[in-house]
Amino acid sequence: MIPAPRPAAMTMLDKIWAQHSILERADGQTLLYVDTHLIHDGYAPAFEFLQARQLRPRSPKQTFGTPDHYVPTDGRIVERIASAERRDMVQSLVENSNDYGITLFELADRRQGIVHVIGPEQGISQPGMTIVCADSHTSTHGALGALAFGVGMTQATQVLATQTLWQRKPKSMRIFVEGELGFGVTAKDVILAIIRKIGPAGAVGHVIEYAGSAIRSLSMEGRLTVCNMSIEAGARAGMIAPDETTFAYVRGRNYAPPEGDAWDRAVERWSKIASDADAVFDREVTLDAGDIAPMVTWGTSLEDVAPIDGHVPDPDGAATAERREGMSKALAYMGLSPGTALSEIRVDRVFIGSCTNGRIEDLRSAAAVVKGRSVHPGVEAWVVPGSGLVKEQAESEGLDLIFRQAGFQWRDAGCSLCLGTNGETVAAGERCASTSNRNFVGRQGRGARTHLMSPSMAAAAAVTGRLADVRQLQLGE
Ligand SMILES: CC(C)[C@H](C(=O)O)[C@@H](O)C(=O)O
Ligand code: SF4
Repeated sequence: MIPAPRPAAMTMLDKIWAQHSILERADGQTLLYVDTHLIHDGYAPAFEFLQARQLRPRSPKQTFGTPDHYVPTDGRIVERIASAERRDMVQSLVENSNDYGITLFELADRRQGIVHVIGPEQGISQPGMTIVCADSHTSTHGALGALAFGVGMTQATQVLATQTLWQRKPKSMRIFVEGELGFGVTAKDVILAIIRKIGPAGAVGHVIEYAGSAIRSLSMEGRLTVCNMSIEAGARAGMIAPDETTFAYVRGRNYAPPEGDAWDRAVERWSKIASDADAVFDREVTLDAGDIAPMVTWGTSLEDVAPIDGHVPDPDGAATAERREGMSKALAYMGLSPGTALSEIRVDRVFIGSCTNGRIEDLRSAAAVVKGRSVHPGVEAWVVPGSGLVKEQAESEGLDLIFRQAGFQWRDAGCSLCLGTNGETVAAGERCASTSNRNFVGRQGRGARTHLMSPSMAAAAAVTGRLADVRQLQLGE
């Protein structure tokens, strides 16, 4: 007898893609079904476009909104937003959500927060889903084992109107991080080390699946940090196979399947979406976890990243003329000279927050460093929790007191200094130790100088007034 042909091994991307593919066009584009559409206060143009065509959102029940980019972090009242444009952006989200029956976590709601923090927090983002949002850091939600990616505002409008999206299937790339992370090394350092290895365009056209023992041993929140920055490696999305850590995280959340049959069936389904053991990826890369040190960026691209015990590099040592020029420009903007020890760079500001590192574990790890210490004189340090619930949780643990007593500002949830579109910025020439995900020219304000790092490293910068190796503080040196 001829044995039945074995079905071809599939990656997690293949499986989620196949489950959501409605039809394929001759040019290779697939019409994908979108399970969940997350929206934020930048959606005014999408709603205007819909209205101009007399269309309505197709599936308001699968659409969830929260204002984050334009909200102040020192007050929760929309009417009091000083700038008319920002107020209008937030109002547009409120009015359109109300008109169409879209679930909205509005500014005064304790569940409000950065869209990529509240999706997982509410249990809205689940394994096996397709999740989109007109925001590049939608890759965050892939940490739950979802296919989650950012789209442009025109595509987001199509999703609002049809709950579907035309997409070309990306290539697959698997990144293994194997072994144990060293003392003081966090998920943020893992993703910075990955980008250092593959480059900021290293994953263009690919969906990254993170795998290996070091990834498996990360908490859900650490995984969210890693997947969040997939886009900074150029990837279309990042994902991690769902496992017990994932299920334990999702279980019991507001929008998670309810306990009992529904939950059991969901876990059974979710358990099948991991890549098959013999699945073939277009590319594979491996990192040794033990080689990763706490990282900081010194320039204006994610390429410009180094271990904290390193030095500002010399552009003369660059491999290409183009890189030399890029490095020289970055150093001029950052006000740094080659050869300076990274740990000698003084900072003016510290920002702990963002969709990369604004969750409770991030605040805990920063507070553990800050405890019993004070913000260095002359440094202005902020904590901006990723959501109202993160803020509440931190307060119930007394973390707010640790931060405040040390001299930090303890603020409300929003994107804030990550990007500054809410009017909160770093002044020109000022240097900021930041837990966010982009160090681009002008990212935190015109002329602002950003150094990216983990929450515990940012805490170390706050109390020492310079970029500092957090391991020395943790060891009590
Ligand atoms: C404003 C938004 C579209 C943007 C993004 O796409 O990522 C922002 O969130 C960012 O981080 O730069
Ligand atoms: S926190 Fe920063 S990266 Fe995240 S969505 Fe807001 S602006 Fe974008």
